[in-house]
Amino acid sequence: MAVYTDISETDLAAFLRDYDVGELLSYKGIAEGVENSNFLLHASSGAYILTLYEKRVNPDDLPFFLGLMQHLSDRGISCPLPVRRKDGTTIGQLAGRPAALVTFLEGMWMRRPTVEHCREVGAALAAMHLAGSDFSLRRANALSVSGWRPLWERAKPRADEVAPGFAEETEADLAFLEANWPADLPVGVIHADLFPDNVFFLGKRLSGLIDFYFACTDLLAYDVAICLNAWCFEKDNSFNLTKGRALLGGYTTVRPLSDREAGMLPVLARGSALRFMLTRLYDWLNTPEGSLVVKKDPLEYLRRMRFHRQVRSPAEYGLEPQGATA
Ligand SMILES: Nc1ncnc2c1ncn2[C@@H]1O[C@H](COP(=O)(O)OP(=O)(O)O)[C@@H](O)[C@H]1O
Ligand SMILES: N[C@@H](CCOP(=O)(O)O)C(=O)O
Repeated sequence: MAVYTDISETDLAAFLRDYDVGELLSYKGIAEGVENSNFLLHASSGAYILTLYEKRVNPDDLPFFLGLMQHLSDRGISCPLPVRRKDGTTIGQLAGRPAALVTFLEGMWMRRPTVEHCREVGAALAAMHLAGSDFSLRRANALSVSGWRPLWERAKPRADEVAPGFAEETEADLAFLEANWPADLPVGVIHADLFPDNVFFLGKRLSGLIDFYFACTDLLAYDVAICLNAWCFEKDNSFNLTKGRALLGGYTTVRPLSDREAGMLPVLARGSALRFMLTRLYDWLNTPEGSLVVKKDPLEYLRRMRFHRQVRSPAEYGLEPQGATA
């Protein structure tokens, strides 16, 4: 689920009076998602998504997230567009939470992405990176290498409850990543959570990207590594080289990777697997029994980490020679 905060029709109608969206026709909570409360809302002017930002979102970050969606949309990236209030701002208050209205994006996410979907998402990620290059706001990535150890220290004492040897294995990966994380790769705006549930398709064609609430300023190639993890592994945890080739092919057609970025892919992919393993592990151990959130399995990402540990070259992810420069 993701409706943590309930709203009354009266409060919603009052909230909407600050917008030029017409009359409220209907609204209902959306079960998907894990971070914020989302509602699908129909007004006489069209369909919208209303988001109430919950406690993991820092209100100070909202101008970055909403400004980024506006910026990307202005540059032709299909993503939700924040709706301006009558006073020109995009952030309001509803039920005691910061809240925003964004445009509704048509399409649905792919439960079983194909090779073609992987190619499309690679190209869309690269287009987003290029479109973000002149975005003026910055946001540090709290979930990059320096943020992993504090998260790990909180989960480590109970990690072996999930699988024997989990703590020792993760400790070794974390130490390796802290010692080998690159600092010299191209930086820009990254989505940082471009999983299949955040990419919509209409038929075979990608119709848009959503959920920019982990977006930040970080290594562009790290975003590619996140997508390799999220899109190119099968249910049995095997890496699908054909999907990897398609995703990387789609990406590099739009934005070639430098030799250095390509060479660091195994480290970046291992780090990205650790990052999602850590947040999943933390949630696994701390989400109260009986809550309506679908917990995600940290072991899936432990298995990906094991895979990346033995990768020696970007060709093992399907990267074709690109004639790249350093
Ligand atoms: N702009 C949008 N257009 C259409 N559906 C959306 C839009 N934004 C969110 N949704 C729907 O809401 C769900 C949860 O949104 P998401 O941003 O992923 O939430 P969370 O940040 O809580 O994970 C999505 O899976 C999708 O069904
Ligand atoms: N993609 C993350 C969890 C964040 O979920 P989202 O619904 O906000 O995309 C994971 O799979 O661990």
